[in-house]
Amino acid sequence: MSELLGVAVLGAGHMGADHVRRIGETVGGARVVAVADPDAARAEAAVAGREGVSVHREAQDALRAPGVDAVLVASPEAAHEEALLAAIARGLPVLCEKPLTPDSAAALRVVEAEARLGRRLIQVGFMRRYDTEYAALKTLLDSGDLGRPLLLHCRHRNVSSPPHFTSSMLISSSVSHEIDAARWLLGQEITAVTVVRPTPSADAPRGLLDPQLVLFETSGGAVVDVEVFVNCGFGYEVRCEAVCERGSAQVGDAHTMVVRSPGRAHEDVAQDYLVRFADAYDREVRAWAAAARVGRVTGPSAWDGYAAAAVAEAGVAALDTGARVGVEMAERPALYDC
Ligand SMILES: NC(=O)c1ccc[n+]([C@@H]2O[C@H](COP(=O)([O-])OP(=O)(O)OC[C@H]3O[C@@H](n4cnc5c(N)ncnc54)[C@H](O)[C@@H]3O)[C@@H](O)[C@H]2O)c1
Ligand SMILES: O[C@H]1[C@H](O)[C@@H](O)[C@H](O)[C@@H](O)[C@H]1O
Repeated sequence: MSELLGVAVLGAGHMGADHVRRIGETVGGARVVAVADPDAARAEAAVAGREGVSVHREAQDALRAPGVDAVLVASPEAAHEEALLAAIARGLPVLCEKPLTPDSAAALRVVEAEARLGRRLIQVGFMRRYDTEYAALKTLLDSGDLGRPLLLHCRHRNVSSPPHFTSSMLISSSVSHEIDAARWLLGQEITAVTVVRPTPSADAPRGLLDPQLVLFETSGGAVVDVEVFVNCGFGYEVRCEAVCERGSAQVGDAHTMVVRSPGRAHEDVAQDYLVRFADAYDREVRAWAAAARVGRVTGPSAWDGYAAAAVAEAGVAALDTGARVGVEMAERPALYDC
């Protein structure tokens, strides 16, 4: 490895292009050396003005490019498994955007490949763990000062959903963040899921069940409710309130400047994740690159990605049937013991 970690970025869409910029401008110790996207114009646009980056249509070609020490997967979730297995075969550390894979069977194949290798290479892009507000909540809950967490009330609102979004993706893509955050904040597994479906918003694309209310039960007896509303029209809002035995704590407001003028008070509301979680993505990629340089993985693991996929799958079954669905998970390989 040269002085800088050479990163291949797979996928140069919203997230990939932003990560290329981030690695070039705000993450020390790393540089982008290759970008792959079947849409060559997107890849070229993402690397415009950056020296020494090779551009490829095929992800596999980018992985083989000179100077590649690590991989950042930002392609659509259906392409993740192939990229992850190829990276594992080459022994390359990976930061993979969430969700790890679209379904739990694929996620398990990735976990098993990593377990066979015998060392962890994969970090999943659950960036909430790097958000200062979420990190503070984790520290508070771990301290025990408020007693045992009883409930998490979560809200996850997007201004609008991408054209390819389906009703099940509200759970498998959007709520995957709350699944990981709840497991991490509580240190418990999610054991059952129920989904309540209000009459869809007239402003949601035809046929999309939006919003949804997703309820999780956990191994420690806590209950987590998630309002997910991906066509709310007014802002990108992500909140979490923990209600404990001796107090409560709420995060996620990420307040900007609050302006008071005669008769009113107002503040700007972030319109998308790239604004709301900008600092969290920076910290996430910086921490991943620093760990990758010394052969470590410190963030959410492939097992966390698998667990999120298993819970999401139960959630989609609950959405389809209206029933309470138990979460089934494979046995965790020893590689993922803390
Ligand atoms: N962490 C977050 O908050 C967050 C936010 C948005 C998206 N995401 C995740 O990031 C990933 C990408 O989402 P996006 O919004 O950037 O999508 P996007 O559609 O904007 O971009 C995806 C890009 O990947 C390219 N692509 C398709 N197949 C490919 C392949 N096999 N190899 C390489 N590139 C390929 C597409 O041409 C496109 O340019 C998804 O997994 C998504 O869930 C995460
Ligand atoms: O892929 C995106 C991303 O994960 C965002 O963080 C989330 O708010 C969206 O709902 C989802 O579609």
